[in-house]
Amino acid sequence: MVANKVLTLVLIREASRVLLGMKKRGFGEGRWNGFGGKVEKGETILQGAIRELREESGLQVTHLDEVGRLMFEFIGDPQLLEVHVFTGTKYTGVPTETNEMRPCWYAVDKIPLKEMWPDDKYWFPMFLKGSKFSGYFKFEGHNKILEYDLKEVEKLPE
Ligand SMILES: COc1nc(N)nc2c1ncn2[C@H]1C[C@H](O)[C@@H](COP(=O)(O)OP(=O)(O)OP(=O)(O)O)O1
Ligand SMILES: [Mg+2]
Ligand SMILES: [Mg+2]
Repeated sequence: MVANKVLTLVLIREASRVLLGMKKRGFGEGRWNGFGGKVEKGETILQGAIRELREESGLQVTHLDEVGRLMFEFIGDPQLLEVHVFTGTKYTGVPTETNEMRPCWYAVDKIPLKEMWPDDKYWFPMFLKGSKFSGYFKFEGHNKILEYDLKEVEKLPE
């Protein structure tokens, strides 16, 4: 059995807009997404989320709430991606372009779903209305979802 690859995804939220970043390199290149990446040895998942947000957007936060847990399977790859989705509203700093991401605020009614990962159109509405969610998506390649299961939850699994 292969251990899951644990990743974070951070969405900074204000009342009427969300900060997204255009991924400039690597996994998901060319798509708008939240900020995040691999959790490193010796850090908690929350610490990883805070670090990735700082490295990729220049924003500093002391607190984030975990709002989503998403499992991704890619046909042919035995390793599942376990993505912990966080949100926060309080930050310091100014969104700044980095080697990995070009940040841009999007109005909540203008989220560029067609230029995001295909799973986002299912769970982003749950995120925007403030629900917690848990889901599984099976991908063929990076553009086609073969099956999925997604639900709103009161509490995320431990
Ligand atoms: C497959 O569906 C996905 N949808 C969404 N919305 N986000 C996803 C999906 N799969 C992965 N992600 C997120 C999780 C992470 O935030 C990134 C991937 O991590 P990344 O490649 O950016 O990892 P880093 O540690 O930042 O990379 P470096 O080693 O280059 O720093 O995508
Ligand atoms: Mg990243
Ligand atoms: Mg990173």
